[in-house]
Order: sequence, then C-alpha cells, then structure tokens
Amino acid sequence: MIEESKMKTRAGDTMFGQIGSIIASLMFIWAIFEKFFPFQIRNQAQKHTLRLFSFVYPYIQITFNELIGDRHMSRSEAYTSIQNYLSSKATTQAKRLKGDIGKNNQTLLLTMDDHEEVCDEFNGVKLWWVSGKNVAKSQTLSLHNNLADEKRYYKLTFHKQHRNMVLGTYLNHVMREGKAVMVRNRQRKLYTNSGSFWNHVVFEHPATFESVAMDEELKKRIIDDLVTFSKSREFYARIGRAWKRGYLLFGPPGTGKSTMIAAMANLLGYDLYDLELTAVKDNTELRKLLIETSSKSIIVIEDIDCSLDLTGQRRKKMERAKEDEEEEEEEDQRKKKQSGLKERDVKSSQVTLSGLLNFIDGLWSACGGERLIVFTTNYVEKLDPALVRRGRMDMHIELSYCGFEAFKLLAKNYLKIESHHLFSTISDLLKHSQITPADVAEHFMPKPAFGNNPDLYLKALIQSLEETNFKQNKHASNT
Ligand SMILES: Nc1ncnc2c1ncn2[C@@H]1O[C@H](COP(=O)(O)OP(=O)(O)OP(=O)(O)O)[C@@H](O)[C@H]1O
Ligand SMILES: [Mg+2]
Repeated sequence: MIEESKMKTRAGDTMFGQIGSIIASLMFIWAIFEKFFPFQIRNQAQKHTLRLFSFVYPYIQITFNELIGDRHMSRSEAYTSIQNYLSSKATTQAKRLKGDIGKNNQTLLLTMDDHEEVCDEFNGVKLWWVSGKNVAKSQTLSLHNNLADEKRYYKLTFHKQHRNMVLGTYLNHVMREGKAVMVRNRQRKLYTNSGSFWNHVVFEHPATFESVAMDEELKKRIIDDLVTFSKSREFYARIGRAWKRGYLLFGPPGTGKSTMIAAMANLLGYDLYDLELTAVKDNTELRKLLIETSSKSIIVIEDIDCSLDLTGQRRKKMERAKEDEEEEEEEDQRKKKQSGLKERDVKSSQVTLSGLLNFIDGLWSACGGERLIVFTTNYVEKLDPALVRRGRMDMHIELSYCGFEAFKLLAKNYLKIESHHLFSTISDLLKHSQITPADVAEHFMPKPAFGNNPDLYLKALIQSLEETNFKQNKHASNT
C-alpha cells in the first residue's frame, strides 16, 4: 500500500515537473522573442493574432469609461446614462449590487457592483453589459498616500450582425431612457428671483391632479395636453418651433390656480421658476433670468394683471389726451393700491410687454429643452389681448367657483366620504352660491370639536352656504 501511494506521488511530481518546465520554456521563448525580434514584427504578430481571434469570435465590444477628459477629471455623461438605464435591470438580474441615495435625497438608487453582468434585450436582439474596473497605481508620488486610481467602465457586447442597429437605435434608446430615469430621480427645485438672480429651495409641494377639485373633463383635457406636449420633442423639432407651451389660468382667488401649477410640475417632473416681475429692473435683466432657466421647467408669472405695463395700461394712457393725464394718474394710483403694489416697485420696474413677448417667442427657440410658461390672473378681462392671443398662450383655463363635482372630490379627499344624505342639499345650495374650493377645503380642515364625524363638517358647510346665499341675495336686491 505504502509503495503504491509513493509511486502515485512520484507520478504526480513528474507531471507537475513537466508542466513547470513547459511554462518555463514558453517564458524563455517569449523573452527571446521580445528581446531579439524588432518591435514591428512583434506588433504584426499581435495584430494577426487579434485578427484571427476576431474571425473566430463574432462579437463586438464597446467600452464606456466613467472618467473622460484630458486628465480623466470629468465624469462621462454616457456612463451616467448607462448606469441609470441599467439600474432597473441590475435590481432583477445582478447578484451583487451597490446602493446609494439618489439625487432627490429620497429614493435609493441601486446599481450593479463591479464585474457583474446583466443581459438586455432590444427588438429581439440580446446584448450583454458588464461593469468593470481597472486599478492602476497612481504615477504621482504623494506625501500622504499612494492612491490607487480606480477607473470604472461599462462594456457592451453584441453580435456583429447587429452592429448598425446597436450603434444607431439601441444606444440612442439607452441614452434617452437613462436620462429619463435621471430626471425622475432628481431633486426638483423651486426658483424665485430676487433682482436678477435665481434662488432655489427644494420643491416638495404635495399637490397632484387628483387633489385639484375642478371639472373632470377639463382636468382630463389639461393632463392630456401636458403629457402630449412633454412627448413632442420630434414634432417641435420637425416644424421648427421652440418647444414651449403657454397656459393662462384665470379665476377668482382661492380657486386653485397655484395648486394646479404645483400639480403640473409634479405630473411632468419639472422645476418651477416663480418669476416676480416687479423685482426685475429692465428687459436686460429679464433676458438674463429667462436664459438661465433650465429645460424641463415651468416659468410662472402670478397675477399678471398686477405686473405693471404688461397689461398695456401705460400704452393706453399715452394715447389719451394730455388733459386726462392727471385724472388717469389718480386712477392708476388707486388701482395700484388695490392690487397691493407699492409705488416704488412701479417706478423701478421697466419691464415691458413687448420685451416679455419677444423673449417668450424668440429666445427659447434658441435654447433646447421644453418649457411651459404659466400666467395667472384674477381678472382676465384686464389683460392686453396681445398678451393672451392664442399662439402665445396656447390654452386658456378658467378655474371657477366650487361646483358639485368639485365639492365631491374635496369631500372624498378631506373627509373620505363618497356619498352622504346631505349631498343633495349641498348640491342645491352650490347652484346658487359663489363659494371657492379654498373655502370648502377650509371647512373640511380637521377640527377637534368635530372629530371624525363627517355630518358635523357637512352641516357647518351647509350653514355657511346658506349665510352666503342670504348675503348674495340681499346684495342683489339692493343693487
Ligand atoms: N380647486 C381646488 N382643489 C383643491 N384644493 C383647492 C382648490 N382651490 C383651492 N384649493 C385649496 O385652497 C388653497 C388656496 O388655493 P390656491 O392658492 O391654489 O388658489 P389661487 O387660485 O392660486 O388663489 P390666488 O388667486 O389668490 O392666488 C390651496 O392650498 C388648496 O388647498
Ligand atoms: Mg395663487
């Protein structure tokens, strides 16, 4: 037995010895080859080997490095897009994942770890993505540490027969989808201008279209319009128009104009720019502000009727006879006081109607990306027709007093009820009264005395409706 095992060990030893000597001979031959054969011949040999290899290996590989630029200082946009594109596939396919907080500081973004592979399918074609990392010792000597440079990359592998499709359609699709994921995950901002600068805070308004109480058909039309707009990149490019759309929201205070703007931003995932025109000194400043807005944004100008000569009041004034001027001045002062504008603001602001319209029409044609511009007013009849004609303001949306449909939505959202025996009384009362959704919502705000009893909230609303009806009738009969 001992003899037998000894013989086995000896045989194993000889085998390892032989392999060892083969490797040693190969290394020796390679060393001789490297030393004595000129560079050109070696290069040729390598080239032919690669060619032979590619002949047998029918796949094409593309590498996308994370760091690009002269000194590998900037992060490649393509790499980021691919990372976002692959994140959903990685969560279902990869065994090792990396997690990080997304740019919106809320969602967890999962990406595949180094040396993981995921498979993708596009138009029936299979492709493979591998994430990799090259570690190279840094050449520069540092006093503190000798940092190892990590260079990450994604490698795409596909069959060479699909070359055209991949280089054209597929990679475009990856970039576009990746950017869309990035937009969905980004933290959105609310910008406000102080003078010629934008300041921003994180935009976290909870309003959605489900919470806006209004005519359901109109709501659906608005949502369709917004969604169609946001998907019409090719259309606008083809007809050569700036990718923008204007909305004019009008209606009495408290009917949900500002709420709807927040809902629009939430629906499309856009940033909001709240432009305070009275703080803008002149057209140059206005142009600067408008150029600085990013794509995928909504520019909001609230209470446009209070924004000075945008209403054309000044223009009309100039046309009048001189003797009327003093009278007009007084009238103006009265109006400004009513709209809460200070005289200082009026004097310092020289933004003109034509300036604003020119920027809206012309400037954005030159900037890529989609933008919505939303004007709000309580008095649509005061506006200059030039400002609101179709084409400049594509959609005019009237938000009005609370109807029964809007009431039902508020009751559902606030009180969690969809039907109630008091609804018919309220329906009748709403037909004859002018109450805003904001007032109704105020009645439905939680009150300790009412607890969770919807009866009490509805009765309080009925009482208030009866009172307003009584007042409105009295007022009507007096006048
Ligand atoms: N249509 C609505 N649906 C749901 N809630 C509404 C609606 N209208 C008003 N509200 C409630 O009333 C509050 C005030 O509404 P909002 O600020 O949107 O009114 P507005 O039309 O912008 O008024 P203003 O003309 O004074 O700016 C909101 O916080 C919202 O909760
Ligand atoms: Mg408002």
